[in-house]
Amino acid sequence: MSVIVTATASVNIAVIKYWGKRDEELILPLNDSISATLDTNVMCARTSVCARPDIEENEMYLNGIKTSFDNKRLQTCLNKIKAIATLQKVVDKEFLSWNVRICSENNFPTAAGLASSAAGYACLVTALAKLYKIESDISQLARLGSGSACRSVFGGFVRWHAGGKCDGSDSTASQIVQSTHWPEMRVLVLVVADKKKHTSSSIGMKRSVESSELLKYRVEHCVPRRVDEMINAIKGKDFQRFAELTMKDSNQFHAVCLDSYPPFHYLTNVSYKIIDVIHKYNEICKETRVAYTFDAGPNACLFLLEKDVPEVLSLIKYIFPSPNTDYVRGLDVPKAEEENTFETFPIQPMEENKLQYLIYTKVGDGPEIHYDGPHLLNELGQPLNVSKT
Ligand SMILES: Nc1ncnc2c1ncn2[C@@H]1O[C@H](COP(=O)(O)OP(=O)(O)OP(=O)(O)O)[C@@H](O)[C@H]1O
Ligand SMILES: C[C@@](O)(CCOP(=O)(O)OP(=O)(O)O)CC(=O)O
Repeated sequence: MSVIVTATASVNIAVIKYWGKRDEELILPLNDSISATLDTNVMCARTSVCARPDIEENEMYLNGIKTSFDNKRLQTCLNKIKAIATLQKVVDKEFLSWNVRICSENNFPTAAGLASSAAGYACLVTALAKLYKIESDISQLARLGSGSACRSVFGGFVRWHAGGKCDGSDSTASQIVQSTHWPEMRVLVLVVADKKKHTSSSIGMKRSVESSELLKYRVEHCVPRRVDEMINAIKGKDFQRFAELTMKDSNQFHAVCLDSYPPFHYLTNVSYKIIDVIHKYNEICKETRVAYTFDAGPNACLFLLEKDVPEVLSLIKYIFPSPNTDYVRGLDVPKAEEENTFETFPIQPMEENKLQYLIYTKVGDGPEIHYDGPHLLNELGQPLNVSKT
């Protein structure tokens, strides 16, 4: 019998973006960022870990497939946690000398601009910290796996403080408000493509740091002001302010990508259509009811209040028709009070299948340990659900 620790953690979506590192090794950002952690019941990584004397070398299984442990970020996280456990003397030396087996699954597309690395590393360090019984800032450990992962270790709205120290000890996340603070807030993830992106976030941000003047301006002049305003908007539940800042910050991040040299871009014609539709809809409503934001990929995340979900969903279905019966996934959609028609909406629909599917979700809580499973490793530490190919 071995101890199996299983955790779940969710993705987070930045409303003030992290883009650019001041230290590549320690993954230290140039600017503070703010995100919302999404509901673990809808999108999550689940990770089981164990350490045993009969494991010949460290093993990692991701989505049912054995993957190489020759991954610097994965090794850094494990080594750092073992080093802390050694210092804290909380587990015996023999246990620390054993290799680990890690088995993780995402219930949504991996490496497709949907923040799988954030959920994945937040989940991994939560499980490993529990296995090695360490008392430490989990957020700093998750940051070593992927910068944005440090925000997924808390629920609700979260701030990642860039910090200024060279060793990164003050580059850590903290919760702004709990998930229950703004219970009406909802998120629609519009999946345009769930394939691997062409320019990874790490490569893209390195190029921006080396070449974009706009990024320098953004870091010095825009982000500090926006962070303060965003915190006030969140605490005061001021949707208008929240939405405007969210859209402006997303647009500025994508402008930085174009300002980099050579330039790169993540938005497609479908992404731009989403932007146009949301602005037109807000204009017709005479108030800002929906905000979009895009990470390093073409998929959109829409923030909106629960009361507006039926109408906005009808609009999205009108503009992006789909024959798929599972087009809308996630939480149950509230019923519309009246049938919405958009025949007079000034933007024409696109042809079918431009959006693959939508995920309807909300702001949720941080990582959880699941003592009763379900685990992804059996009691002998063998992975379950592993594909033979
Ligand atoms: N559940 C997981 N456990 C451990 N590592 C994971 C997990 N899910 C993803 N990863 C790691 O993250 C990598 C994908 O990160 P990448 O930044 O390319 O995509 P993404 O996080 O989905 O998109 P983005 O960060 O742009 O939103 C995977 O190749 C893997 O190394
Ligand atoms: C556009 C972003 O999603 C960038 C995320 O970058 P990553 O955290 O994936 O990058 P690394 O630190 O190199 O792993 C914006 C954000 O989440 O703040």
